[in-house]
Amino acid sequence: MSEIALKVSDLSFAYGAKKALDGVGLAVASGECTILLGPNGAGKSTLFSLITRLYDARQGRIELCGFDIKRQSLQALAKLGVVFQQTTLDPDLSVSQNLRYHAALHGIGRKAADARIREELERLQMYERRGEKVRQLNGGHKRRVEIARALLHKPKLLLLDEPTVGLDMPSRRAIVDHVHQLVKQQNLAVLWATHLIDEIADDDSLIVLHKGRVEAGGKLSDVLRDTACADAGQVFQKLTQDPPGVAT
Ligand SMILES: Nc1ncnc2c1ncn2[C@@H]1O[C@H](COP(=O)(O)OP(=O)(O)OP(=O)(O)O)[C@@H](O)[C@H]1O
Repeated sequence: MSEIALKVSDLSFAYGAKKALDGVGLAVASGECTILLGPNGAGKSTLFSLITRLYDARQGRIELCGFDIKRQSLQALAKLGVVFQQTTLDPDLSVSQNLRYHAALHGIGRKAADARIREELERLQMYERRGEKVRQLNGGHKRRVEIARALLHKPKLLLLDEPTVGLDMPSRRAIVDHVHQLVKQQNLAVLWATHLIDEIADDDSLIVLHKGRVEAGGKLSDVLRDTACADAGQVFQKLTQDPPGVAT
């Protein structure tokens, strides 16, 4: 049985009177890419903000590799790598400087950090670009650096919040392929928020979030069977009644 990297139970959250998440329960296993599919306003970013502890939920529980994020925050957050929707790299620093800064925040010494930086950048074909200022990189290359940064401290769970938004098709494909390779090679657990159905691979797991509720969850093949749908686009349409997102 695969290890559960993220377990969310009965999680609810509201912005004032506006309910954003309503009794959400889900699990993300190691060695699996779990796609969190939901239309605008479904609650994807709110869920990520709670997992990363940007906000605190009054109701519900979040565990990372068995550590409760409220009571065992340090151990839990050490297991987590995050790529936010908006870039958080410093454009005036080089690729290496950005990554070293992040490694230092995680208490990784300079020598070990440089070895990890090399390993992750080489995996993404970005090592040759390490001396360049981030502002000189295109959107796809910035995203690669952010993924490398999120992996420096060897997390067990990688959260990706719509990481391909605004990228051209080849850059999107490269990121989708790279993340799927990481899942297989590193036994990483990935939770990938998107509204683009063509980012889902056949052996991914799927969670459909709509209006703050989980409408379906499980291996894609099981969700297709349970919903009597032919593909993820149909599932999305059936469960959210909105037209599915299409690649641009
Ligand atoms: N800061 C806020 N204050 C009030 N309401 C908010 C706030 N942030 C989000 N919401 C509301 O909470 C609900 C969930 O929003 P959220 O941003 O989590 O959805 P999302 O699935 O990430 O959407 P998108 O794909 O557009 O980013 C929406 O109804 C949204 O309008």
